[in-house]
Amino acid sequence: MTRAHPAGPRHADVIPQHEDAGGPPPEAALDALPAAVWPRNAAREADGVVRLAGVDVVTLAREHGTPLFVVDEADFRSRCTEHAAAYGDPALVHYASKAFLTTEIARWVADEGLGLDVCTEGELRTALRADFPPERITVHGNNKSRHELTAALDAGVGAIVLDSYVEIARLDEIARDRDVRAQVMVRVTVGVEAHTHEFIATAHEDQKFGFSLAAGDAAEAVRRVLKSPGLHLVGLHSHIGSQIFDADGFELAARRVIGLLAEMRDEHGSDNPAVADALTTVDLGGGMGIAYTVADKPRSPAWLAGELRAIVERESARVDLVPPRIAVEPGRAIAGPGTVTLYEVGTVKDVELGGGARRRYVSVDGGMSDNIRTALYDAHYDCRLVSRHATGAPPVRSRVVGKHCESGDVVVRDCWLPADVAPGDLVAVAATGAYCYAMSSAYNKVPRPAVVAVADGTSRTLLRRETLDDLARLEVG
Ligand SMILES: Cc1ncc(COP(=O)(O)O)c(C=O)c1O
Ligand SMILES: N[C@@H](CCCC[NH3+])C(=O)O
Repeated sequence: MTRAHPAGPRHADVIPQHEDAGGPPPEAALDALPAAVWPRNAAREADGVVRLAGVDVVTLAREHGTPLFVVDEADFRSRCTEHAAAYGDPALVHYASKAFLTTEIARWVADEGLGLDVCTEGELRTALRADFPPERITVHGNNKSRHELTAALDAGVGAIVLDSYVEIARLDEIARDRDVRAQVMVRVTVGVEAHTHEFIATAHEDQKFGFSLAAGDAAEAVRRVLKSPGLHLVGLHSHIGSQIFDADGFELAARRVIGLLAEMRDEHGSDNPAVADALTTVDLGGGMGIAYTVADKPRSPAWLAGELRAIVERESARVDLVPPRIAVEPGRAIAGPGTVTLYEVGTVKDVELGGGARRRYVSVDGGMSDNIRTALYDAHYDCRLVSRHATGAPPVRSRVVGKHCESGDVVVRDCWLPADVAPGDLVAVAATGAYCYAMSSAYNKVPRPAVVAVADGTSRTLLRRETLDDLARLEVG
């Protein structure tokens, strides 16, 4: 996490360098909250206690308990408006609700005028419970059931993104039965190797999503859609993966999708009304990276939008097309940076590694049940002591671990914490708004944390803490 300050102090407990290690930071740096990583309204006050949108973490922990997800509402909303401004129209930005969704979050997204991407009935129902305008909802998924497709049609969603030949036939039949025409997009696998973890790359050939462009499946899917009376094609879709920093992958995807649009026009005729609507919009999906640590250098939404516009215009000119509008589906880039997870330290243990080396394990009251990303993707995070100043104790490289019966239950593999971190201290892990609560579990029957929103000096609960009774309620007999 915090990159090294080579001249920093040393301490007997500081383990020797390993893997991506740098030396310890200066003691003063332990108190810092790097702006690129922490919520926009996070600040450490003179008393050493961190405030999130004006609410101090000690009060948050007392009132709501720990572990606790704390969402900076203004941060979340500001990222919605930045994306909307970058793409010129909020309706072209569909928040990917899989990153994190509650009814209240859906209301924020609706207020900001954005669209919403859902990929299950559960996400759809949450959006509808928030009265999210259905025409601004796009439905994804590689295995949508008849029930889910029917629910989406009945809700009047804006578009359903088709992912297989089976689904084309399935949706056509359902739509014709109901005497409606479903607005659809075709998800194109553009064959791009996104520079990200292999589990979250989605546009290379050998994976489950979409229709392959190279194999001709995408063009065939378009043919089948155009022949289906229950379907109306409104665009092509590509999503190359997640946590991506450079524009290269998006550019290649845009180029290939525009190429397919031109082929569609040539094969089916641009004056063909069945094709015309599909030529107006390309959806380039989500995947915009965020800073989990100061080593990550994400670009702004405005920068990426500018790059994408330039490439879409250039490629469209090359094939003599009117440049389509660009829609995007950021999840992490909207929800991720504004949330922290607050934990209470339970135990501190130094482990001999041999050769004089030791590793400090700081155990907190959550773990892989509220953040599986470290175990799953080897994700890195920034963790800080937040309930007090680091009072001159030297930095110790620490591993923050959870309370689960699993040695891979690591929340933060390496971070610098003051040597005197002790049971009862509060630590917080930044940038946990996306894919942490959303992928949480009740492993070891550890109830899921509460989620609170903070704004203007007050907090309110978005999701209450799960209880042991909640966990028991599925038991039969
Ligand atoms: C189709 C689709 N759109 C959007 C997203 C959101 O991705 P991210 O949260 O990386 O922006 C995903 C997830 O990777 C996705 O599968
Ligand atoms: N869950 C992944 C991202 C996958 C996004 C869904 N297509 C993560 O935490 O990074």
